[in-house]
Amino acid sequence: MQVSTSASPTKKTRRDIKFLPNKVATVENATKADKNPPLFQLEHVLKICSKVQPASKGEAVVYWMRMEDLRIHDNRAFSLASAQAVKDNAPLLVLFVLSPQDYIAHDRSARRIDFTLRNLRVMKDTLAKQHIPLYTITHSPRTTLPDRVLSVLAEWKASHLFANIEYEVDELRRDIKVCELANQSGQVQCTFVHDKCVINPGKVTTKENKAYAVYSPFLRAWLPHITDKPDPLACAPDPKPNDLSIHKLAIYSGLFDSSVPAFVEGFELKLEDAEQMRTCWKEGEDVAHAMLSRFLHTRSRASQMGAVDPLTEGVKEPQKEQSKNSRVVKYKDERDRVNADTTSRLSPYLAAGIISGRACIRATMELSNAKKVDASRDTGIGRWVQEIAWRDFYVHVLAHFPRVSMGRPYQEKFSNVQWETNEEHLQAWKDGRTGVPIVDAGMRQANKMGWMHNRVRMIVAMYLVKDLMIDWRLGEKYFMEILIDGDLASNNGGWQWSASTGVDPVPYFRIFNPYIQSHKADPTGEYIRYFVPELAKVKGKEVHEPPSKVAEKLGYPTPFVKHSEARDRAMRRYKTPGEK
Ligand SMILES: Cc1cc2nc3c(=O)[nH]c(=O)nc-3n(C[C@H](O)[C@H](O)[C@H](O)COP(=O)(O)OP(=O)(O)OC[C@H]3O[C@@H](n4cnc5c(N)ncnc54)[C@H](O)[C@@H]3O)c2cc1C
Repeated sequence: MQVSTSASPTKKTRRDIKFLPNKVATVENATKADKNPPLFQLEHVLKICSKVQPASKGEAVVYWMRMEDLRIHDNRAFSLASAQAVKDNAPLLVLFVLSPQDYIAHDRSARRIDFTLRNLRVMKDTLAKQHIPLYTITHSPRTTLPDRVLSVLAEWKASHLFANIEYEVDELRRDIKVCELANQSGQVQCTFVHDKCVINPGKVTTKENKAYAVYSPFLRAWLPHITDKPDPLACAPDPKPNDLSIHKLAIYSGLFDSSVPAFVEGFELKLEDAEQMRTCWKEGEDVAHAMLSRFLHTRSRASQMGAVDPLTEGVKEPQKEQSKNSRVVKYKDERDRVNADTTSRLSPYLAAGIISGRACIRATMELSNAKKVDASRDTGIGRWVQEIAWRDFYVHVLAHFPRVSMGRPYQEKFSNVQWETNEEHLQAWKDGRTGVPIVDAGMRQANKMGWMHNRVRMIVAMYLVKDLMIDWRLGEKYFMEILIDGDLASNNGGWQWSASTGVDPVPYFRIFNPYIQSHKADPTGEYIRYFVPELAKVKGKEVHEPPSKVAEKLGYPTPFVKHSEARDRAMRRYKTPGEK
């Protein structure tokens, strides 16, 4: 077992790691970053890199795998690295760098780190059979990470470094530094490519060559790019095995003997939690594809709604039923129903790059035997493809408006909204003890499973920000700390949407009534009863808003705020930011 128990007295938590990054940039720094986004700086440096001819013919080619591209198949940088290795007749090596300070800076959950390590282990074994070593290093401080990478490359006598681009500001700046150091050395050529999105950031722009800040026009402009040349949906060729002789080369043979660490200090999972994560979210590309197949071919089930292995039942169903009633076919009408597991649950796999967005879209085309991508509002497949486009949208937003990953609202006019600082309310929200059943069910689902249904994410986020009037950044941070699919772009996008501060957000005066939302999302109340066992025996509609006497009897809290009053307070504070 690769996990620690909670009882270990020597175990460090993330708080023991003495590193306190400044998470909220000044307006000036954020504006500066928006004016010259680091992605475009990196692309500029990469053009220079492409002209660098390494001084000597190197002896190896390195693919630097990151937390967002944990797969072997259909992986652009890995594929290009392999082609280079074949061309140079040199071994292909895989490097993975564990960077605890970056995990702190991004509030990475121990669950996501554990998931990363589990996936690395699977890949290490698979790659070893192809004589490709996967080697992990752990590095701190993060400021010297570029130097460390370059020194590893020098040790391995590598002439080429390949990687897929990560779009967070810190990561882009790190990559710029890596490229600059490589260029200075004249020993290594860097090739970093786009892989995360279906359509690469920078491609989908207005006629004036500006980025979209509203989803619908973004989608309209995104769709035609699918037919671009080269084909954005094309599957990248698998890496080719290394020659057996690699095992005879002293500097490389030892890499096969290394192992992926059991945990990263400060990010250890408690035994029970680790087991729960391994039940809900098994590792490996095969699992991701099985999850996709489950979504495309099987119907939704209340029995799969909770913290269970989603693959235990339902994958092998008769073909006929699959096409008529499968989750994807019903997605248009049922995706917001939280009581029957109606969605794909692929987000942990997409966030970690265990499956690509383009593979998902290819699969929908195969399913409907279509030559064109369906992204319409009128079909289940089309609606689902639109969600994949939302994922692209938020990455594009991050790339074009880096301020959003610097702790700033996209709409700076809301930076001065007055927040409550109420530790008790925040903690109750985190624990799922606000007294609002749908909010508590959602938070408990996330605490237990590391995942929450999208509709409930919107409800709990809106409740924290508009009803409890607590700064959205605290919610954003907590989500990152507990979710297994924590992804800066989508998480920030979701939070800024709910807080009405982002690109294309819900207007500040459209405040969800959590009780009405609850009836719509969980019409039978099964979801609430499953995740809030105190209410398991409450019959009928009362489960959505139990009368205080019932709640008291069941040991369930009563709400801190009255929704109508909280709503008025939020409207006031958003209307005149700065005032109470
Ligand atoms: C406040 C808030 C925080 C969120 N935080 C995250 C996060 O950290 N990581 C994350 O992956 N998603 C996040 N989302 C988006 C969304 O809730 C999840 O992607 C979705 O619930 C995952 O479930 P699924 O895989 O079954 O989705 P499906 O409905 O099957 O959708 C398929 C895929 O499309 C993408 N997708 C779906 N909805 C969205 C969306 N609204 N925005 C961006 N991409 C989307 C996801 O990659 C998802 O796996 C957040 C949403 C909100 C409102």
